Amino acid sequence: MKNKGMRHRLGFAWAGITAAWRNERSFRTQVGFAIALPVALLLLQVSAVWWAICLTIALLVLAAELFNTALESLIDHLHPEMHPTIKIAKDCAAGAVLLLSGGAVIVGIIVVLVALGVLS
Ligand SMILES: Nc1ncnc2c1ncn2[C@@H]1O[C@H](COP(=O)(O)OP(=O)(O)OP(=O)(O)O)[C@@H](O)[C@H]1O
Repeated sequence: MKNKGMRHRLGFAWAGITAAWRNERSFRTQVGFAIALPVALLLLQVSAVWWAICLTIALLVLAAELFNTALESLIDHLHPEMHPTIKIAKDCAAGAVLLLSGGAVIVGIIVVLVALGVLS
């Protein structure tokens, strides 16, 4: 499966994204926010830099969720039984998503305050 062409690799990546969409409600929720984001940014009329920051952090949240889903799937397949080390691995992956989501909320608050002229 090594050294496949670009079309195949894009296909595998898309298959991963659609699998997460089918199986993970939190991923669907995050995709919903990411789709709504450009509309919010258009309404707020913020600069291109804010577009770049907001879109980047939204994509980072989605990427973290995909890594989290990948890790969970792998662990559940290889070791379905309970184990304290698996708890740490899963909790750390969930923590990474939580931290990035918190960052996205903070960026969202700042961009709204900038658009309202409260912050410059
Ligand atoms: N095999 C296991 N051994 C020990 N603890 C586990 C195990 N599986 C799950 N857990 C604990 O349960 C929590 C939830 O795990 P689970 O796999 O259900 O993910 P989840 O929170 O439902 O994530 P998602 O909603 O993204 O699927 C983990 O963070 C971990 O604390």
